[in-house]
Amino acid sequence: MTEIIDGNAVASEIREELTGAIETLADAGARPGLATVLMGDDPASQTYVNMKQRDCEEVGIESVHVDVEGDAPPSALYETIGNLNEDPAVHGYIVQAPVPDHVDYREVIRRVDPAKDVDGFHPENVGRLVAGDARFRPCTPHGVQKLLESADVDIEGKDVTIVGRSDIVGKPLANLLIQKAEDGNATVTVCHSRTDDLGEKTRNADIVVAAVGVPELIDGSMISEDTVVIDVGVNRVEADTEKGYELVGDVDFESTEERASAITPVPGGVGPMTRAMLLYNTVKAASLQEEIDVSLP
Ligand SMILES: Nc1nc(=O)c2c([nH]1)NC[C@@H]1CN(c3ccc(C(=O)N[C@@H](CCC(=O)O)C(=O)O)cc3)C=[N+]21
Repeated sequence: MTEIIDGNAVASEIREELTGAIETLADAGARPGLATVLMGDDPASQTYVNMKQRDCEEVGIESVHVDVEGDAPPSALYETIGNLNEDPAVHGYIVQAPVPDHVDYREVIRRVDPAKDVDGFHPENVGRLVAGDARFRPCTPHGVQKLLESADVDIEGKDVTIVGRSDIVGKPLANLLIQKAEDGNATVTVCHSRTDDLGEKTRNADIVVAAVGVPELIDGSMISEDTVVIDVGVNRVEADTEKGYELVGDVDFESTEERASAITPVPGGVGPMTRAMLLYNTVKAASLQEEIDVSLP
């Protein structure tokens, strides 16, 4: 029987485990605060912001949202960033990607105080992660690690094929999984659009992580029996539904499910974990800034 890994359930457990740490901080007068910044009106980002607001309410994190007009100059966004860096009630914040074309996202990230960079995208935090001394693990890679752990998948010595080399998922996840650590010690292959024989790399893996943002790129013919498949893709494809779209992963679930030993669904797999690990990083940021020790899940 193929195990369907329930990301909603694992995320909910993590949120529950975080509430203790949040109360400890709040009792000391330091309730954790998370801000989100959205420049423009990317609809996927808008949904994500709304869901995060609800997550924060559930666990007792103070949440703030700042909208910046899509046609404003970059300086308008920089001003918001400067204000958040100075605001002691905001322990962490994220600037939603993508930003409009006339804004350079790299420059945006460089301006975020690394101590408040709960996405883990600032060069200082990227460097620390690669050096094996992560402060904030990027939320999606961290969520993938927690999902593997929850399904009792020991990755030590295993062949993991990651499909996708993004700065947000593929690259940091590869770095985490090869680290000399209890949740590392894997042998990792990173594939991308120029990989010669993708199917060969995925068929040779014990664990496949699909993170390319191409709907249903990976199908059952590319997966060997008893492989663990983690689907990071959350693609909106046009469909005859109330919303006009449906969510589809990077994995063709039907053909893959038959062969995999365990698989994450979309929705309800990695997506909720990304949000849970953002809360985790916010609590960690508050704990570091307020110099109050808490235990984290
Ligand atoms: N600076 C920045 N950091 C991000 O982490 C970031 C970003 N920008 N821009 C947008 C993407 C997208 N993203 C998602 C996170 C969770 C779900 C999620 O929870 N999805 C649910 C359902 C979603 C639904 O129902 O629409 C699921 O998969 O079950 C989706 C998408 C984070 N992103």
